[in-house]
Amino acid sequence: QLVQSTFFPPAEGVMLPTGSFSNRVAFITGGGTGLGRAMTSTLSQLGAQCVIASRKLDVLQQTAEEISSQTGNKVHAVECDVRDPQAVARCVERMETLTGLPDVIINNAAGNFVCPSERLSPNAWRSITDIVLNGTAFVTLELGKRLIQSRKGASFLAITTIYAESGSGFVVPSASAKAGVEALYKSLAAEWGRYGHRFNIIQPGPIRTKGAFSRLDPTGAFEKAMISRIPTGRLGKPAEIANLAAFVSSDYATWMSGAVIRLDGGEYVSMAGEFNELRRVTPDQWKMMEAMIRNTRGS
Ligand SMILES: CCCCCCCCC/C=C\C=C\C(=O)SCCNC(=O)CCNC(=O)[C@H](O)C(C)(C)COP(=O)(O)OP(=O)(O)OC[C@H]1O[C@@H](n2cnc3c(N)ncnc32)[C@H](O)[C@@H]1OP(=O)(O)O
Ligand SMILES: NC(=O)C1=CN([C@@H]2O[C@H](COP(=O)(O)OP(=O)(O)OC[C@H]3O[C@@H](n4cnc5c(N)ncnc54)[C@H](OP(=O)(O)O)[C@@H]3O)[C@@H](O)[C@H]2O)C=CC1
Repeated sequence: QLVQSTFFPPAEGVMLPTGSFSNRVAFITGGGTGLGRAMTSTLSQLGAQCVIASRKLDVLQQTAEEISSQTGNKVHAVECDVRDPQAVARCVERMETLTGLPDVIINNAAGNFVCPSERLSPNAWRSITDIVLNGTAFVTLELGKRLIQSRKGASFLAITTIYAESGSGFVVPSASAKAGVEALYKSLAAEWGRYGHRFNIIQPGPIRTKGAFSRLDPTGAFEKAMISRIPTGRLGKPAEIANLAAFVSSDYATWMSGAVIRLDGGEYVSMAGEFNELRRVTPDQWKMMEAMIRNTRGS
């Protein structure tokens, strides 16, 4: 952590009023681990009945038991590989039996690893883009069609990343697929408002989770450099994303649709500005540079 992080301590308590999601059903892909788990925990504390889905049923079941024993609200675990549209349809059928169709859908499941693009096999490309782009599309279309048929409104949220906008070397399948997810959600925000559906996007900056850090910085060698470019001087916390996700999915945000919200401690703008490296210039060096600039005559 950098010294300025003391100005920006994370508030990790649940932000919305108790009961904000009473009588609501939330469906969270990848809800067994990391940020998905944090979002499930927050929504469950706020009164939602949650359904979490991913490939590893044992992980989901453990998370579901832990959260529901803390909150007293049901959390259902449903096995689902989002790359398989038939598995997604079966998962949604199971959810309809357990809870009925959801009011809140969070597309959070993802796959990623750092790799020079010249080392990527076709299957490596397919693996990431299938989870991130096709998986989000299969979940969104399956639920969207059923919600439209039932004339039920819903809030859809996709978790992308700050480099969905800029692109990034060494995570090219993820960057391409996340950019596709953003196009999907912005497009559906325009098309499906008439069915009562809102679509929003959160772009998190770096937040320590085992899933992300073990695949994106396996040796830990890049963490210090990464934190040094974050103006608020620290990583994000899962609870910070969870509070934002809860707000975006809540009745306090019914006028929000098609929004792309970056929550990254300022990392994106810090990397983007051409002159931002001048942060390193000392007051004495500024004195000298200013004198040089002022003494310049003509062009
Ligand atoms: C600069 C410092 C950075 C520090 C941290 C920064 C944090 C900021 C983060 C920003 C964005 C984060 C975005 C994220 O999405 S993080 C979430 C990450 N979580 C996960 O990835 C969880 C799920 N992942 C997985 O299950 C696997 O990793 C998976 C490979 C994506 C899928 O598993 P599976 O279906 O079992 O796939 P296979 O193992 O069969 O592999 C398919 C295919 O891919 C090739 N492959 C796998 N790993 C690598 C690798 N490391 N490098 C190159 N290729 C790889 C594998 O060989 C297969 O291809 P082939 O059949 O041709 O051999
Ligand atoms: N942590 C960070 O710094 C950042 C994370 N993000 C995004 O946040 C989200 C959560 O990431 P994070 O919590 O860090 O990482 P995790 O690895 O913990 O989360 C990824 C989840 O996706 C699930 N998943 C992977 N493949 C599939 C599949 N084929 N079908 C269903 N579920 C699948 C995994 O469960 P299982 O293995 O059981 O299938 C896992 O629970 C992702 O969208 C990621 O891109 C974005 C920017 C920064």
